[in-house]
Amino acid sequence: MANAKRTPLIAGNWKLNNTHLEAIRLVQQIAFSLTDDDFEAAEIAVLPPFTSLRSVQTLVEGDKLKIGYGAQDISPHESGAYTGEISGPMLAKLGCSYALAGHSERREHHGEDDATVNAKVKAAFASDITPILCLGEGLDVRKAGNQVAHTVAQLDGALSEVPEEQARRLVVAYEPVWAIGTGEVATPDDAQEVCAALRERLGELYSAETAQQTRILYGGSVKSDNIAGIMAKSDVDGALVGGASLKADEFVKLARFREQG
Ligand SMILES: O=C(CO)COP(=O)(O)O
Repeated sequence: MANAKRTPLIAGNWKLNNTHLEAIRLVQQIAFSLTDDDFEAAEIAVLPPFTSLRSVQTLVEGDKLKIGYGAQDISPHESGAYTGEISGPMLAKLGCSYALAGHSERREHHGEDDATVNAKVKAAFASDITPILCLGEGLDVRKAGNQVAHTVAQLDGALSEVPEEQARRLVVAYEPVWAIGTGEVATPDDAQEVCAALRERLGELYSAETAQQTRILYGGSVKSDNIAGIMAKSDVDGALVGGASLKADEFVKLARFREQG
């Protein structure tokens, strides 16, 4: 079982889905279905598109919902002539607890390299937002057996010059690219291998204490019928869920991973 000292985090990355009206409905369905016990057992969060964040904030604050929320991206810049960007201070004002940094779809479609991801991680910390740092290898790297070296190098790049007092609040998400949206989930052992290696590296970069308290999530085709096996692994502390987070019933089942499997 995942380490009892680390509160599991189940986060739904909605990607490019849902208008703000649809977001209101989905967040209400999820939050009203979950019980206080569910929220004690795990932290549960949604990551809607930017356009829904204000609506989600209003719901969460107005109805005192226990669901967390955050953004799918964050600008490395604080303000200025950066058309289309959304900054850390803007997200902080919207009450965001989290921002994804370095999702593989951003790396692939928007040319984000480790230096950009590093700047985004720093921007999140500067605004007191917890970055969920996404890492993971493509199919060619996996076939060559280089998944550990690849993801550890991504971790090193993303955390360059990030001090330990900030790194202590980091969340890491191991998302093998070949498992994202493909229905091809990594085996629990595959997930454990890389998550354990990432934790070991955090210990080398910082300290054993920081490594032990950092939450490392798995993402890639997580569903209610495969989450229990993945969560049973000692270095997996939660899930970053794409497609299965868009249906309230399924996401609620995922949040209750202890009852699945
Ligand atoms: O990219 C993901 C979450 O960030 C995973 O997406 P899927 O769960 O749809 O495979």
